[in-house]
Amino acid sequence: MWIPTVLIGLWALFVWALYRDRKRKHKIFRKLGIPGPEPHWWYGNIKQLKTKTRISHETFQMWAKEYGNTYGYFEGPTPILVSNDLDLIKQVFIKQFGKFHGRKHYHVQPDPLSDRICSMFVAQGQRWKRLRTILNPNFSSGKIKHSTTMMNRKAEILMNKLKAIAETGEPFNIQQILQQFALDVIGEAAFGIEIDAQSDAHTPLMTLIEGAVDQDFNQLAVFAPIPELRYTLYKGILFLSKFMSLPEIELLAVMEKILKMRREQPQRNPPDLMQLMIDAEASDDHGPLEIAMDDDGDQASDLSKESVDINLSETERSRHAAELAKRKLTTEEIKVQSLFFMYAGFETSSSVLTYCMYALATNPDKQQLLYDEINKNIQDEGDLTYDKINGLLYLDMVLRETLRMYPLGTLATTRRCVESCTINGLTIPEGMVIQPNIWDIHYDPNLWGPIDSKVFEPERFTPDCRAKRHPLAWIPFGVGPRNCMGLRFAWLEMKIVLAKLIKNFRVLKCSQTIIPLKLTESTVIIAPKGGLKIKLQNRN
Ligand code: HEM
Repeated sequence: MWIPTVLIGLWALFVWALYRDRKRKHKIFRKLGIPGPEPHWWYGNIKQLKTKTRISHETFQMWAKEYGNTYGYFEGPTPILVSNDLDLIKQVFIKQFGKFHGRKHYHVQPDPLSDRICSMFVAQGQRWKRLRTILNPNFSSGKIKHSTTMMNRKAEILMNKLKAIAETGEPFNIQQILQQFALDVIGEAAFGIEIDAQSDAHTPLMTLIEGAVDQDFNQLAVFAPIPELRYTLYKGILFLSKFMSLPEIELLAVMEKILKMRREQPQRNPPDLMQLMIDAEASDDHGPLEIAMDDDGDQASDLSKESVDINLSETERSRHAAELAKRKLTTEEIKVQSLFFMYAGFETSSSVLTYCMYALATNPDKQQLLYDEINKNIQDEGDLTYDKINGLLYLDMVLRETLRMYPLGTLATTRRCVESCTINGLTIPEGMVIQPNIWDIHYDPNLWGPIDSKVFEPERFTPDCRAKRHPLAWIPFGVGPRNCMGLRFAWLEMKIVLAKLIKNFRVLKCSQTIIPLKLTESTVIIAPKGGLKIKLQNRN
């Protein structure tokens, strides 16, 4: 009899201690004088973040209306500071990056400091810097320029496919077709393989990656209240994956096969990402990093080389001393980075192009302006060289405006404080996450007026207008040394497709086009819900 009594007593004591701990942690924003929604002792505010009628960027906007430009909420016990304040964002993401080099932790994930299986996206500190230093060279303008021919070739296949569809006159889901194209492009650019999803939509790799991105990771939010277990839970899932089939694990096995094949045929040696990873040797881990930026140098203006170096504490430095010695990437590391690139290449550019199709179909006057520019400058499509593409100003403006209105990767743009500090009088303790309210910033009438910021207006991005605006007013690729590494690659890919598509077709809305677009949120991407149904009309 006494054993159950003792057990119940211990359990009650444990729950009480946990309750006290969570309540204490939830006091942090009040102590700092920062407003925000009242947290539940166990879940924090995670249940309010996504509801049947709202996804998180809408909640962030709703809370901004209620609590102002900077407010705090909790995911379980974890404090998240959401802010529209561009100066605060600049301090966190750029000036004091050394104290904010981690991202927000996911509810279940590998240890960003020590787990061998850890992508650059999740990694932190020297581990992240080492990976980024090794992989950065593959995303320089020089390297990306070499992909122009391959992207043109794949885009030509896409155009032929679209011509056949346009001839039927039927509405179709363009997102799916763009995803197949994007997978073919990343397959060749990153791994030197012909996936050919454009010819066979059911090719095994396409099926696997679709399965992987369709998974509902939102259910993992039930673990938000117990962040102490996130690494253990991750290890548990990895262990269980040995007994069941998970698309990520199967994809990792595919990556391993490709890697093995490449190591067995060193003479092939194509100049792609995988080769870079195989040959990789980080030359100087202490050196400052080059920040990925578009060719106009956006985001660069305000940065000095010194400001992007990581200033790790002594304890962290010694913890990472071993990391520095490892200059070569391990097989595990190559597999995991490859998987991340496959995801990034598949989902992001295809979703942005889908948004762009929606914007152009619903704004035919802007589509006409774009067509006029392309038609004037590009006589035949073999003419789409890297320099020609980059000379198309309106094309650039259309894509920028699309990404202003649909900044799909904003949930990835977070930083985790790794060393307490004070910014503009605000004390930020270690462990607090900073989440810029990017969707709200991108629609702020003070930054984007006088024309209504809900209107698709590429003219907001004339060189004159851009020069007058705050450099951080437009941040769909994130900010600072940890911004999107693939942005130049994605930019070129999207421009080539858009130029060819508009040169050949009129993009039309139809009765099946859902206006306004409905959006859905995966772990990191906000995408059009159910894709986008439109019609195409051959211009010839
Ligand atoms: C239009 C397409 C894309 C958009 C809008 C986009 C957006 C983003 C955003 C918002 C982040 C977080 C940045 C931050 O935290 O400051 C990110 C990170 C990243 N992206 Fe992209 N991305 C795109 C395409 C790609 C592609 C095609 C690749 C690679 C093939 C790629 C590779 C990466 C990597 C490696 C990171 C992590 C960087 C790090 O942690 O150091 N992205 N991306």
